[in-house]
Amino acid sequence: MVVSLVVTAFWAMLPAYIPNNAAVLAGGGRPIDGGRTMDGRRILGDGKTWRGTAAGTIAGLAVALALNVVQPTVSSLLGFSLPTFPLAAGFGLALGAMLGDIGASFLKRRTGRERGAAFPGLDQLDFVVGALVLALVFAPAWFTATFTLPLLTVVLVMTPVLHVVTNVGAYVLGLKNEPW
Ligand SMILES: CC(C)=CCC/C(C)=C/CC/C(C)=C/CC/C(C)=C/COC[C@@H](COP(=O)(O)O)OC/C=C(\C)CC/C=C(\C)CC/C=C(\C)CCC=C(C)C
Ligand SMILES: Nc1ccn([C@@H]2O[C@H](COP(=O)(O)OP(=O)(O)OP(=O)(O)O)[C@@H](O)[C@H]2O)c(=O)n1
Ligand SMILES: [Mg+2]
Repeated sequence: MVVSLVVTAFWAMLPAYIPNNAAVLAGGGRPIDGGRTMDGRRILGDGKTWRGTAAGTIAGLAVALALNVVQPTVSSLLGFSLPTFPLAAGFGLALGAMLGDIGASFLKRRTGRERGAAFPGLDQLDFVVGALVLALVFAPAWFTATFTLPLLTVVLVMTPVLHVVTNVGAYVLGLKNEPW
């Protein structure tokens, strides 16, 4: 029961987990805020780029579509049914993850944090909140059928742990400048 809940939570959130990874790997170039400032500080900063956002959204959506293809096989191997992703749900999770991260940068700049500064708690959950909200807006019936209260609880507990482990791994491998 617990194992199937954890596996289902990871599976259902993969289209939201991959976008930030892809943005780190493929990002750079023109910043979304075009260098503009607000209250003397950058609106978002150089860490939020058009290329990273587009790459992240496309990667998350591609993962959702790929999971749909392997879902029957993986479900039968595991012995329980994993969710599939309608296009609107996959797109909502992927774009929402990117928008959540962008929203966090907006808040970081408004609270005087420079690019790359840590904001514990926000850093770990910004993309989750963005992904879940946009999936709810884009695919409400799918969202309520998939994200039961126990599943949402597992997602909210598990994701910060995965985020810390993934970021430390990316830092050690030289893919990120900070381990958060
Ligand atoms: C398909 C693409 C583009 C990349 C896949 C690379 C890969 C195997 C990544 C791990 C995937 C994964 C499902 C992680 C889940 C956890 C999670 C919550 C991810 C959120 O992403 C954080 C991201 C940036 O965050 P930020 O914008 O908020 O700062 O982290 C950076 C990640 C990368 C640069 C990707 C490459 C990272 C690695 C190769 C690190 C190695 C990872 C580990 C040793 C731990 C993975 C652990 C588990 C349990 C999956
Ligand atoms: N929408 C995005 C998100 C991330 N990135 C790339 O991924 C890196 C790491 O992402 P993140 O940690 O989210 O950004 P930071 O540089 O730490 O900036 P901030 O303080 O605003 O989070 C960024 O520097 C940038 O190169 C990007 O290009 N576009
Ligand atoms: Mg950062």
